[in-house]
Amino acid sequence: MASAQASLPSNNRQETARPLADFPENIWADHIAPFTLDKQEYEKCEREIQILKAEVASMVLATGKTMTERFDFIDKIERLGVSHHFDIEIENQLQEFFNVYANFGEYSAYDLSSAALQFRLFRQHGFNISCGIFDQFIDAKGKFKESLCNDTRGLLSLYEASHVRTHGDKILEEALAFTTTHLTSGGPHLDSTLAKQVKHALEQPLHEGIPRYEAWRYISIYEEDESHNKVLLRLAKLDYHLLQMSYKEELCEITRWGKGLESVSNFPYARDRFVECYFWAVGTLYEPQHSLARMTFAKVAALITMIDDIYDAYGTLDELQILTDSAERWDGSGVDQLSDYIRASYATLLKFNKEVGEDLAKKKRTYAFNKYIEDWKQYMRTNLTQSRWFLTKELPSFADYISNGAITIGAYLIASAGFLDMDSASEDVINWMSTNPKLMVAYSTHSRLINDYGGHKFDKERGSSTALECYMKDHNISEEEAAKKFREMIENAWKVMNEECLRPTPIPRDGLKMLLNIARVGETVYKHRIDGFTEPHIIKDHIRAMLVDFMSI
Ligand SMILES: CC(C)=CCC/C(C)=C/COP(=O)(O)OP(=O)(O)O
Repeated sequence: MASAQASLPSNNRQETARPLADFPENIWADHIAPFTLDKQEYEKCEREIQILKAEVASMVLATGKTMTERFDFIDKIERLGVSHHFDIEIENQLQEFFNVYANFGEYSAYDLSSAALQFRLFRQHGFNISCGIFDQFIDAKGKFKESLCNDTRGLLSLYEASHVRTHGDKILEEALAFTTTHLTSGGPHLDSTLAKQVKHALEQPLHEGIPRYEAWRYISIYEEDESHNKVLLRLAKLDYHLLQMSYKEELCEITRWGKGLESVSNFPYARDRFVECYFWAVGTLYEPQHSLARMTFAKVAALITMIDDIYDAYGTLDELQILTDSAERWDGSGVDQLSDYIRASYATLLKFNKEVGEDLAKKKRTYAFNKYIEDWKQYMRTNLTQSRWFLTKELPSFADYISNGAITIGAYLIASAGFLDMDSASEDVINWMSTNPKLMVAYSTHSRLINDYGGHKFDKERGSSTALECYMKDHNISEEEAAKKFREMIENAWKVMNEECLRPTPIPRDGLKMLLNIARVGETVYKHRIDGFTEPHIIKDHIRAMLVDFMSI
């Protein structure tokens, strides 16, 4: 971006001082090889998957297994990333098991590892099992029994379960602290596979990780386990490989589309992050049936980036006002005085959305499109407020910043975009979103907090006010203390999200999963206190594993 000033369009050269940012380059430019899907190979792979799938389905349903064995098998299926093939079987089994719990409430037969696994799986599927399942592991003082310290598998399972906690699950706060302490100190004495699992879990709890990436990791862990089920492992590897073929094809389509956008190909002001946007889309909607929704998600994320960078790193206040006013009318009028770049970007946005609108009208989903356009307007309106703070060097209160910032982060907008092409996103789902329910508030607040947790350094270096600074000023505390507080607020948002996903829920699980997955990608991108979207080497390995390097089969 060093040459940005020199390449300003003629009507802006010299006379306009712009808040340009020195964004790092696209790191994937020369590394995404053209990919043409080999239909024969794809179909061969698909045929074998069909056979393996039938075998695994019969294993899921096989009689004569204990409850513990059944939960264990469901967990393997989910961790290996093939649960989308067995949604109905898993739902039926969990429902059946939950009825047993609800009627008999008998937990005492399980060890810690099984009890915690059952708790986590139930909660992740929305069944509100009580924390009473852990009573048998608590001593008279209300603490986890010290005798559990040597049960590493149990501790690991309890640690993973503690991440599905809600605000009411006090014992799981205790569980998180207890397991973190003992897993951290016990690590060096473990056998290598278990040690690897513990180390990874401490860095990335399963519930908050990106499902596709976690599946990639778990496939190699499972392969190392001598007792692995060969059919299940083969299915997991083949399925991962097959989905990668589709992703590679889609990624080529996204980069081709990006190169064709006039605003992008002619003006280098915004971050070139088409690969990262597609990665976010796969992290959110990996399943084959969501291909269309995934592509729309990726394209809208790229457009959000383009518009975000106009507000944050290009426009003057006068220009942004004109742009925002025009967006309120959504007709492209009144923008003649804007720079070539803003006009070209805005035209790109309008053209893209016009096509989306026409397509959705044919599908009789205009209700979803209307909400999406309203979210674009709100997105641009709130970005103007944020830019005004930045350009006038005003530091708002944290409360003002966060209520505006939960919208400027694009969480509402990207959720609306994800729902455009998702069949289960009925009019009721869109209406539910419009009431700004607790789940949407927690999800968007999470997005803003984690983004600022990661982006603080980059933003501060370019003189932008940051959420951490707002918080530090309000509470008169240090950056480290504020960062700690942010992490706490992020965990609180997770607890609300977990609670709001418990049955009965107002929208189908597909939609809930999408929102949680967006949050999961956000964790990976920002949790190292670096903005991994702006500085994408942070998420390079994730992108390689999911999109670039084929799973060997
Ligand atoms: C999934 C989504 C919404 C992807 C869009 C791209 C993205 C991460 C924008 C945030 O940029 P930023 O960190 O510059 O945001 P802000 O300027 O609002 O802090």
